[in-house]
Amino acid sequence: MSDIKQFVTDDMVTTGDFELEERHSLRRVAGLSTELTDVTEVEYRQLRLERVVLVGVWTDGTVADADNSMIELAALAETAGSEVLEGLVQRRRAIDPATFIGRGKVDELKDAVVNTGADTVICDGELSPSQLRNLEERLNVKVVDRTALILDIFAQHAKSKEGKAQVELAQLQYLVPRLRGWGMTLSRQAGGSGSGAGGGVGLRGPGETKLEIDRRRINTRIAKLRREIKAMRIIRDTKRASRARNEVPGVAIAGYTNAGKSSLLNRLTGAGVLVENALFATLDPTTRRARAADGREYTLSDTVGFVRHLPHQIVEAFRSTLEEVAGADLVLHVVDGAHPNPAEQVRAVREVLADVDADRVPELLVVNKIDMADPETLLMIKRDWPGVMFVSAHTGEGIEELRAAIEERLPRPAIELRAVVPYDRGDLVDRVHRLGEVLSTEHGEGGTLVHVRVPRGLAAELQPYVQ
Ligand SMILES: Nc1nc2c(ncn2[C@@H]2O[C@H](COP(=O)(O)OP(=O)(O)OP(=O)(O)O)[C@@H](O)[C@H]2O)c(=O)[nH]1
Ligand SMILES: [Mg+2]
Repeated sequence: MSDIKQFVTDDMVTTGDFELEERHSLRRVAGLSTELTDVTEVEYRQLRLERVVLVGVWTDGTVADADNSMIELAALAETAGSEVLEGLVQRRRAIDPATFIGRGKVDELKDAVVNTGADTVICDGELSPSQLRNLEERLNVKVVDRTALILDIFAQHAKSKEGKAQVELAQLQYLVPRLRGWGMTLSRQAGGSGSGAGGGVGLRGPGETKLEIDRRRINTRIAKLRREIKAMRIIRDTKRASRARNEVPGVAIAGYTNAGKSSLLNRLTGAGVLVENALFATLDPTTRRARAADGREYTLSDTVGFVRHLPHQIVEAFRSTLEEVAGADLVLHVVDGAHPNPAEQVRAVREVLADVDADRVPELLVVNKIDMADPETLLMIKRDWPGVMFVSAHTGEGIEELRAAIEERLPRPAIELRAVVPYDRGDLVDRVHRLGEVLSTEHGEGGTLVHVRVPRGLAAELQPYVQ
């Protein structure tokens, strides 16, 4: 069977550990050269977020919502390898079109930057190129938005060729409209060398020529990445088609980032997938084989985590990965029960699922981390979402029930038949057990008498022996 290749066995346990170790050893490499040689590879990829101040604008919702949003931004910043020094939120009716936070507040923000010695400000939102530029000019440090931060984490975590290409595509798409701002900022940070005095007006002329070149180069690169991703997608579709031909049911694990999807996959299949208390630890989908109590095979796939306002560049670039979920027979939607607002996470996940047409796949909602969840939150969940399952990937509580619930929801093989399989066709009996539902077997004179439900392909092979 050609799809076996993508199932990895026990030695993944060590790979997972190794990956974790490697990732930690890679983080926080300070003081790398900032010599800029290639806009696409260097300028953008190494954001070098080190010591940061976070800033948000609270326009609607409760205080708790505003706090959660900043806590999430801090977690994102830390995942990207930076040290969070301070977080400021401004209550305001709307975002300031020029400076994101109110113009008057920029000075206060600047004080915070100076007092803490921060080198970067991260804004909780997606800023326009001019907002970023205006803030940078007034604060004199690098200003980054939430989208760029998420893109940076993705860039650090992408492992596979496809994942890397997808991230780079997303980054470049984000970069194109901001090219001008970035160029100015970086040249200013590098001491203004090369690009005229103080940026601004001085950048016209030669600056713009370089900009045109950069833009052209980036667009060429974008086109190339699109082609590559398309080609890789064909390979993936072929694999998926072969899985569909073999009629092995597929279960996709989806959910908010850090909900415990990889932990659950490990718990359910004994696979050693990378687990980390970091956001977007998993970018490359992994598929593992599992076996139901009745011996039937199915697959479980781990996928990239979702987040509120997942940047649209990411959704676009990762569309082919996310669409895997749409091709599944069941979506295991994992929710972090220990999060202060699981409902909002569920909403954010369903939004992305709908965006990639995966909302038509039956969903099994699973609340994880019940070992550390607040009992009151759990009660509320039980009331609001009937039929939800409660588990802990850590303690193993509820896992057997979950396994049974998954197996119950697997599509049943299409064809019911009785056949006498000759004893020299042990291979066929074996496949009947793996792919079909065995209702009864009996050893008869001419062979094994089986009463089964099997997928169409297998039914055709059994045809000669049907009674
Ligand atoms: N207390 C507790 N912690 C858990 C449980 N399941 C997972 N975790 C922790 O939650 C963190 C995230 O787990 P992962 O399995 O990496 O989560 P994920 O959903 O795959 O995350 P991403 O791949 O980053 O989207 C890790 O620190 C886990 O140890 C659980 O049942 N209880
Ligand atoms: Mg994961």
